[in-house]
Amino acid sequence: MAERIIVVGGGAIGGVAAAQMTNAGHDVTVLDADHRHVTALRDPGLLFEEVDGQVSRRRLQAVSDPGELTGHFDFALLTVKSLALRPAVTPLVEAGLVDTYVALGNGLVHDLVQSLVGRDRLIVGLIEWGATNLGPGHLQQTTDAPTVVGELDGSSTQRLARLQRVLGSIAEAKTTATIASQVWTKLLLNSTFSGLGAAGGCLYRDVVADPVGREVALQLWREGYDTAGALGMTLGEVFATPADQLLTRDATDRAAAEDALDRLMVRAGPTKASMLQDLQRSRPTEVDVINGGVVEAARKIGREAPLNAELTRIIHEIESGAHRAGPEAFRRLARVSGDVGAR
Ligand SMILES: NC(=O)C1=CN([C@@H]2O[C@H](COP(=O)(O)OP(=O)(O)OC[C@H]3O[C@@H](n4cnc5c(N)ncnc54)[C@H](OP(=O)(O)O)[C@@H]3O)[C@@H](O)[C@H]2O)C=CC1
Ligand SMILES: CC(C)(CO)C(=O)C(=O)O
Repeated sequence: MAERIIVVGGGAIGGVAAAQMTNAGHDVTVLDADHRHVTALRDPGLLFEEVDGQVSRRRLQAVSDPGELTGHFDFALLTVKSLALRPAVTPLVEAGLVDTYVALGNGLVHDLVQSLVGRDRLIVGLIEWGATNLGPGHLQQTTDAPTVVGELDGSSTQRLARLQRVLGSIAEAKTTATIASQVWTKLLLNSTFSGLGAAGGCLYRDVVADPVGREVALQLWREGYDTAGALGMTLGEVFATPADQLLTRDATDRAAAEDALDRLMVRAGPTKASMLQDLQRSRPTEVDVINGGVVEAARKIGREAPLNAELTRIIHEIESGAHRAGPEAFRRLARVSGDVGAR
């Protein structure tokens, strides 16, 4: 049976997801705050550039006001930026419109979403594929990679299986019994390379091409990895590279970590972090739930994450216009960790 789905935030990720699910025959409605985008999605339809270069137009059901929604939805896919979660989700919860909410955004947002929708109505997921928002009514899917979803308690439920079928029309859809660890694995990628890419104003590959950027990246990786470990997470693979292969504890594991970093960059190197895209559009970033998320999680268990804390400060300073993104950020981070600067 076709599922009824609402996509909350029809930008890069949500808009691409809505187009693919609509193509597969699901009953999909986009809810998006951008009126011009919504109008274009309805008519003439989304201009959609696929990974293989195909370009198509697809009319979508779309509204900009939750008051326009009618009937009941099986799933709400939450694909707004973290700062928009509360205003986007609250009216849907108040109107009792949705059975299950699926939090798909980056960063540590799950406690917030759970507090808004209730634990029983929440499934957590993460998007490994990428997409770019090219302006009202125009989206591009940039990479093809899986979507991963899981119940918070790791159970294998009927609704999870139904959701997997729905998401399978967008990209390969996997289910997992360890979604919290998977979220932390992706957070390690985002906190290290999206954080440094945003602060440095460059692609992932440019971060590691800078000797100080490379050094700081490995140190941030270790800080995030150790925080996750202290929280009981078992980290998996990032772009097919096991997270522990990038760990440097002393000189003996340095060469292996350098190799792993280079392998990771073969796939992830061309990435322009969505936090950098936000800075370039003069928008607030999600740094408080990405690097700030690592700091907060560490603090709750009595640990510190000084590099993530400094990176959070740097990105907020760039947001406020105090200075521009650039490689000086790497040197500032290196000063936080004296042994980095000394090398
Ligand atoms: N882009 C990517 O490659 C990836 C992104 N992600 C994550 O996915 C999430 C979404 O990112 P992305 O798709 O890039 O973001 P976009 O900015 O492209 O899309 C978000 C959309 O949500 C809209 N919006 C804002 N507030 C509300 C609201 N209250 N109600 C409904 N819609 C609203 C925005 O409108 P407006 O522009 O007017 O604010 C925008 O159209 C983020 O957490 C991101 O980190 C994860 C993996 C990859
Ligand atoms: C790495 C990427 C592009 C998706 O996997 C992402 O999560 C981001 O830029 O925010």
